This record gives sequence, C-alpha cells and structure tokens, in this order.
Amino acid sequence: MTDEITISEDILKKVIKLRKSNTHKGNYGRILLIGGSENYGGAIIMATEGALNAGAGLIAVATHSINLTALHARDPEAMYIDWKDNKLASLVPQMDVIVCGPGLGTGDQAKRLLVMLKEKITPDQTLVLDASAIDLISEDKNLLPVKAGHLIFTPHQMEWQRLSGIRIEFQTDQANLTALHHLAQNNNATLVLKSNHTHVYSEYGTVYVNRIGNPGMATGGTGDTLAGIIGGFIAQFGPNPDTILAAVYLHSLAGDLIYQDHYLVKPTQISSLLPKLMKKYADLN
Ligand SMILES: NC(=O)C1=CN([C@@H]2O[C@H](COP(=O)(O)OP(=O)(O)OC[C@H]3O[C@@H](n4cnc5c(N)ncnc54)[C@H](OP(=O)(O)O)[C@@H]3O)[C@@H](O)[C@H]2O)[C@@H](O)CC1
Ligand SMILES: Nc1ncnc2c1ncn2[C@@H]1O[C@H](COP(=O)(O)OP(=O)(O)O)[C@@H](O)[C@H]1O
Ligand SMILES: [Mg+2]
Repeated sequence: MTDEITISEDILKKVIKLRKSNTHKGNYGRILLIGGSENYGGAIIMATEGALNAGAGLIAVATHSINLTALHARDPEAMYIDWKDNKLASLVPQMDVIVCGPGLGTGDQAKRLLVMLKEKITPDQTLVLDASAIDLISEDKNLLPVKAGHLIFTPHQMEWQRLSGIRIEFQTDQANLTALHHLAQNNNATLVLKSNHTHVYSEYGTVYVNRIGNPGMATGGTGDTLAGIIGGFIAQFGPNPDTILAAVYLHSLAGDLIYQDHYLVKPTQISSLLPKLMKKYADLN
C-alpha cells in the first residue's frame, strides 16, 4: 500500500509569503482562465474569484461573450477576451499559468480552444486542467497540451473515471499513480483528485491527503473555485508541489470556518475569505 502524507496547516506558513514593498502586479503572476459557455458562465466567474482572491497579479478571462457583463459586474479586476477572438492565441504565451475547463462545455468551440492551447503553450507555463477540459481529453487523448511545463489535473471522481478509465470504486492510490504516470508521459504532472478527502498525487509517487473540509462544500462551483485558487497560488508562489498542497488546504480551511456557523458553504464565500486568511499566515513568517 502507498503511504499517504496528511496535508497540515504548516503548509500555509511555508508557502504564503509577506509581500515585499518593491514589487508590482507583474511579480505576482499572469493568469488566463478559459471557460464559461453560454450555460456555465458562473463556473468561470467562480474560478476567476478564486484566482483573484488568492492573489494573482494579473487576470485575464477568455469566455463566451454572453458572460462579459456578469464577469465585470462581479470582478472588474479581471480583463476579458471573447474566446472566439483570434487574438487569444497570442495572449497564451504571455501567461505564467492557464486554467482551462470550468464551465467550458464539450462543444466544438471548446475543442477548438484546447487545440489552440496545445499549439501555443510553452514549457515555462503551468496548465491547470479542470472539468470539461478533462472530459474532452478523456474523449480524445490527442487534445492533451503536452508542451506545458507543468500539468495539473483537478478532476472529481467521475471526471477521473472518464480520464483514467478507473471506475470510482477502484480508484486506489496505486492505480491512480499508474494512470497519472501513463497519462503524463514526459510531462511534469500532478493529480488533484477531489472528493470529501481530496488526494494529491505527484508523478514521483508521493500521495498527499487533505483531511479537512466539510459537506457544506458540496455546492456547485466549489471545484471551479479551487481551480482558480490553485492557478492564483501557482502564479504567485511558483509551480511546485507545496504550492498546490497549500491551495487545496486553504480552500478547505476557508470552507470549515464558514461551516462553523453556516449550514452550507457558498463557493463565493470561500473566495471572499481568502485575503484575510492569507494575511494571517503571511504574518507568521
Ligand atoms: N454555475 C456553473 O456554471 C457551474 C458549472 N459547472 C460546470 O458544469 C460542467 C459539468 O460538470 P459537472 O461536474 O456538473 O458534471 P459531471 O462531470 O457530469 O459530474 C457529475 C456526475 O459525476 C458523478 N459523480 C461521482 N462522483 C462525484 C464526485 N465526487 N463529485 C462530483 N460528481 C461525482 C455525479 O453523480 P450523481 O450526482 O449522479 O450521484 C454525476 O453523475 C463543467 O463544465 C463544470 O465546470 C459546475 O462546475 C457546477 C457549477
Ligand atoms: N463532503 C465534502 N467534504 C469535503 N469537501 C467536499 C465535499 N463535497 C465536495 N467537496 C469539495 O468541493 C469540491 C467539488 O468539486 P467539483 O465536483 O469539481 O465541483 P464543481 O465542478 O461544482 O465546482 C472539491 O474541492 C471537493 O473536495
Ligand atoms: Mg468541477
């Protein structure tokens, strides 16, 4: 049996740094979020709120044009580009991190976006693949953007079943690691397999488990928010395993604090709490 390492609060102090005075937004990373079809605009907005509140320096969102007003009404800090705009392809190489998938859908436009990403992404970039992006790659493995320097998959158990072919009841650590290795080939890849106890698998064979979080978080959009937080953390703190673990832990910690006196946890509440929580851990440095 593979050993599991429990993610602990220490990871937050280790990863979240006090900001230095002589810095600017460019020092905290450029992130592009791609998703939000006509029906799923909320998903990309929640991912954007995750990235923004986690501290990403500059945020761009490529989505269906129907989502523009809602996006800017919620988050005027985010830049917008129509996902059908040809200029999107030239924006991709300028980014540190790309999050693709929340509310993306699986239609032809979504496929075209993955093909474009596959072509344009470079080895100095991190790509977070979530939700529909994972489903599309499950249908056609050729869509996987293999040139990315670091690939982070953030499926829930059914999305992982679709991608790996491993049925939920057979998703053991060993089987998941083997599948990740097979999938990633020569890429640096991490699997964040979401559940009530999310597991994080590094391709080097280490397995981490997040034992906090609560059923109040079983609300549509909680995973979209996590994808944004992971992206926002990578943008600021770099693409290393600790960064991902800290993002997973902080997301659940915020959920637990809200759950103390709320029956359910709205994903947007998690995002709202992040800057205050991050300040607390940065001050411990
Ligand atoms: N506001 C918005 O715009 C939102 C938009 N969203 C967007 O919707 C798109 C579709 O994504 P999706 O996750 O909703 O659907 P899908 O991939 O079919 O998964 C559901 C199926 O899997 C099963 N299941 C088994 N285990 C599971 C587990 N641990 N966690 C979860 N499910 C589990 C589950 O079983 P059941 O519920 O039937 O028991 C069911 O059969 C995607 O683009 C996403 O970003 C959402 O983010 C929500 C907010
Ligand atoms: N019972 C639970 N206990 C702890 N965390 C949960 C629970 N249910 C859901 N979550 C968390 O909520 C998120 C759900 O992700 P996902 O299914 O992708 O949601 P969505 O696509 O609706 O945003 C994951 O981070 C998962 O760990
Ligand atoms: Mg999801």
